[in-house]
Amino acid sequence: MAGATNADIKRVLSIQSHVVHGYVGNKVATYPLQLLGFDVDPLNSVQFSNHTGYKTFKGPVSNEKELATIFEGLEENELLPLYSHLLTGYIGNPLFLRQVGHILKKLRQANPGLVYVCDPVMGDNGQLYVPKELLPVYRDEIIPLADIITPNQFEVELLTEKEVRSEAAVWEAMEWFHQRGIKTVVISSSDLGQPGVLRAFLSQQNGPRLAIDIPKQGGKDLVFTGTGDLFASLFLAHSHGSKDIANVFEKTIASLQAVIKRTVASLPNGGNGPVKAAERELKLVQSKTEIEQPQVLLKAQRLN
Ligand SMILES: Nc1ncnc2c1ncn2[C@@H]1O[C@H](COP(=O)(O)OP(=O)(O)O)[C@@H](O)[C@H]1O
Ligand SMILES: Cc1ncc(COP(=O)(O)O)c(CN)c1O
Repeated sequence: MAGATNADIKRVLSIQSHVVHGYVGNKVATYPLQLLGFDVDPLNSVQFSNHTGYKTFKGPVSNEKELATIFEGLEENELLPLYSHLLTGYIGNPLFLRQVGHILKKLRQANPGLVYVCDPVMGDNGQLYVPKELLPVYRDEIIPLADIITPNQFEVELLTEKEVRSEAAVWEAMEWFHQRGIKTVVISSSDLGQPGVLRAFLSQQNGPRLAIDIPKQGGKDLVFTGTGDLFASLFLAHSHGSKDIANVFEKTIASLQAVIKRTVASLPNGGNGPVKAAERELKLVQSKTEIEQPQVLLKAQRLN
């Protein structure tokens, strides 16, 4: 099976959460990747009833032995050369995360061109939603193996152990990641104090520094869940085989904005006032056209 190049193959091993109800993790990543032409092999790190933000959530967290066993099955059937990408998101157990490092090494042996997209999902807005023991494993073992990472502002602060509250601090943090060998770093959203605006940043090692200003949709207290996971899957899909990283960034944000717009439009009072977690689930399936053909309205600014 050797000899296939990454231009020929489009198959993602996607290690993320599964929720029975709602759209995060593999539930939000699979459909867009498939619409954009990828075969997706979802490997579930947890199986929960639902994501955070509801009254409760229940379900099992997979352990490293279960992961090793499933991967052994793929390996023994000689399936590893079929993967062009590894995508990881929500992982709820530090030993499981460490096992992901072993898996990645085997995938790269089978396909040296494999691209690893790592979304180091740990928390948001100052709140951790995974055990704190994941942080050193991401920082010291997993992040240095990634080709593309898509942390949010809080995750950047955790990993670099520095506050990121200004644009200068953003670029310093980007350099921290580049020094660890990561070629492409995307901060999917940040709040640098400009009211009503989220700013997303992208930095490529020896390449462009880009930013996109995103007008915040919905009421001031409205938050969406799964948008970070959707971001990582769209970015993976658009970056495959593209040399125009600004366009990859723009298309990713364009589809996200369309999904969020449809979600906000479905809310009582346009999302001003109280909204239940089930009401703000992303209108993903309904946004097929905007995922397949993103209309770029927000352009990337080049900053170097
Ligand atoms: N309120 C919002 N208004 C507009 N876009 C949003 C909003 N929330 C999230 N997004 C979009 O979702 C992307 C991911 O952002 P976010 O959900 O903050 O990431 P994470 O889940 O990793 O914290 C952003 O790049 C942006 O395009
Ligand atoms: C099970 C699960 N998976 C993934 C996520 C990540 O969601 P987001 O894309 O908004 O970071 C969450 C949010 N806490 C979650 O609860």
